[in-house]
Amino acid sequence: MLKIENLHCKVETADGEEKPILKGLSLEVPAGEVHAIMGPNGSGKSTLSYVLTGREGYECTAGSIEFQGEEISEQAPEERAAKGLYLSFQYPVEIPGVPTITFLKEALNAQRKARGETEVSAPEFMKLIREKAKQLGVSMDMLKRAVNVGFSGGEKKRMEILQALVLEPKFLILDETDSGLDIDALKTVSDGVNALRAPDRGMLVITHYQRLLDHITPDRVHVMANGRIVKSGGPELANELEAEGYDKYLGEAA
Ligand SMILES: Nc1ncnc2c1ncn2[C@@H]1O[C@H](COP(=O)(O)OP(=O)(O)OP(=O)(O)O)[C@@H](O)[C@H]1O
Repeated sequence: MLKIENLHCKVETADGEEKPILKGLSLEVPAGEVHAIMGPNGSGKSTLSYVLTGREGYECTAGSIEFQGEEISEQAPEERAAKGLYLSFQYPVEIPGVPTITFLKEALNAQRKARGETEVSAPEFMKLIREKAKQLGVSMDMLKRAVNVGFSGGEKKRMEILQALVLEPKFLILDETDSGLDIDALKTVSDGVNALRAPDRGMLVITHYQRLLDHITPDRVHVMANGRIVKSGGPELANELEAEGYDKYLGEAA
């Protein structure tokens, strides 16, 4: 479903220099599978998620990103989103003045429109949002508040998962979804993610913490170091990393 081959990408720094970050990264996530990426600070995990969604400021100089059999590395972010690629941010943005419920409806309709589908009606949307919000324990009062404004870290993350439940993307990239979550919220978010598991959907979970992977059991775990995947294994690899750290993989990455 997602196939990345020998990807080399650089970022333009604030002082106008070009800094290579991804250095020959290869990774394949088949439909129906959940893969986790772990790795030390600064190894390029967030950069990978930005590059996948086509964020401005990142340039790939070699390699390919195939999504559902199509090369997407030259496509605009909104084109990738319309094709079903969804990124949950490490630091979600605030949108003052826009109620969350309005934002979710507009986001859903924008994607439907881009796919040539009819817009969802107000009653249909209310039915959908009630069902999904209930599933995640989000109150309707919360949905009337401006997007992420004054939300706690855990509430922001919950909203990101709610957005995914509403948009039903084909592929989800979750960047450090456990940051700022207390144990109950972690479980709720993991339940939401598990509810999104489907035979025709893939997921990439970027995380520092093994505890998130206790709730979302990944099919594969990859270690990223110095802009590349240096080790891949089954879910047991996450436990090994938790116990032993990344040291033994850093030499291989240099
Ligand atoms: N715009 C930028 N300008 C300069 N350096 C950058 C820029 N973006 C990323 N980097 C550098 O690229 C490296 C990879 O960053 P990235 O955020 O992808 O790592 P990460 O693995 O997600 O780290 P963490 O685990 O700390 O979140 C870091 O050294 C970072 O400082």
